[in-house]
Amino acid sequence: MNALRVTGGRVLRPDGSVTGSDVTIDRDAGTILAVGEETAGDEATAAEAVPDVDETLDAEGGLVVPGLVNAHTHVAMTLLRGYADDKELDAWLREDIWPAEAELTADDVEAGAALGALEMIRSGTTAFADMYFAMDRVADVVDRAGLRARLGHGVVTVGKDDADARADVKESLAVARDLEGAADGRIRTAFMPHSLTTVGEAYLREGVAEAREAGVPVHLHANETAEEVDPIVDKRGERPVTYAEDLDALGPDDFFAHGVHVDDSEIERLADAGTAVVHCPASNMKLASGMAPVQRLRDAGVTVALGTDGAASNNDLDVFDEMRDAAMLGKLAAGDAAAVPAEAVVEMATAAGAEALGLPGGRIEPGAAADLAVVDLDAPHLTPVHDPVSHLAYAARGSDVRHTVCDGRVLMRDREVLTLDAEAVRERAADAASDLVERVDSGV
Ligand SMILES: CSC[C@H]1O[C@@H](n2cnc3c(O)ncnc32)[C@H](O)[C@@H]1O
Ligand SMILES: [Zn+2]
Repeated sequence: MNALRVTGGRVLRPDGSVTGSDVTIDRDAGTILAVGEETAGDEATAAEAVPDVDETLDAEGGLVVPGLVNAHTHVAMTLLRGYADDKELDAWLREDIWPAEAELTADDVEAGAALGALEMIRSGTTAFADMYFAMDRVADVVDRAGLRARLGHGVVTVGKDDADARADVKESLAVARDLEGAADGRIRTAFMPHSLTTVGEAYLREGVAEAREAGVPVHLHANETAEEVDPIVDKRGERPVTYAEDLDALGPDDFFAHGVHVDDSEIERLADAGTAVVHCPASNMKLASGMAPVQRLRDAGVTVALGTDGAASNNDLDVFDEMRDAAMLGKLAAGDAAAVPAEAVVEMATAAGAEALGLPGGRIEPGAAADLAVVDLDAPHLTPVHDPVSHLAYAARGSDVRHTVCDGRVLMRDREVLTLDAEAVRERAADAASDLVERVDSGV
């Protein structure tokens, strides 16, 4: 057996408790063999389960946590970080982002995705969901970087003639079929219409029906702004979640980004259907979209995960920031300081994220996927440690991550990313971004 042991750290367990235990990993299987003396098999002790350890990771003074899950992003948008700020969603997309994206090449997407992957590994994220273009290139990056992902080509049909709109739907379904199970099974896919207002009804119906046949979930932006909800209500006499249900897009494997403007009946429908919501607090604040009712969603039994959204509306891919923002905004939205507490946001960023995406991970226990991060707890801003879970939610930053492991493979050791050449990735992305802006500007 090829074993890796994470030694000397404290471990965040699925019940929220913290124990001082080594974590032993079967690198071939990509799973956790033992946490302390607890094993998945019949062996009496971890020593019996793992006779020899081939590699160790020093977690002394650190907290071993499940790899974080960024459940909604557009990872290649790192190229547009800081390109257009301080606008609301519709104007931001139409005036700045979509014109820039029209000039994006597949090489650009690959460069931006590699930069995003680097940023995520450095901040302890091991799995993400991505909706964008040139997804074969994003998949190559996921494979090289060693991450896990649920990927989909984003469909927009507004402004397109029927042939182009149909081709876009077909592209999303083809990508979902072709990339399913890639990167040794670490890549799963979804049909990803952009939203209920940017994709026409006939295309949504056909695409969802084919997604069901192919057995892939549906992921879309939903109920993000009031301006997006109102036309659906005016035109159809029903709210977006009911429309999604009517389209057969409200299933137990489906997951919606945002869910800001949902009323009580929609919350109930989401809970009944088992459809997850990915809360993106930083993006919702920056675009002034509104405050999602996270406490009410969770109280109703909806699985709520966390996402950064793209780096152009955040402006980073650090899920630690998202935990803090979700807790703070959740309290403000509920008018209750006890709402969305620390343990809730940690669960949203880990187990709930993995559940929403239908990916392994999110728990440190024998038999679970070996996706984890070691967070240093000895920095000044993390001293003293009254409660490690409080620190994860409120005080830690992505830069506090010392090691990142996904599928039993060490992606970052002692803050050095092993699967990507950090400087080459950064330089290529910076060059791609400046060339892109030149092309956009010269076209105006
Ligand atoms: C069709 S690929 C995905 C598409 O979504 C755009 N996008 C980025 N952030 C948001 C957001 O918060 N709401 C809606 N759409 C968003 C992205 O720029 C791509 O065009
Ligand atoms: Zn988005």
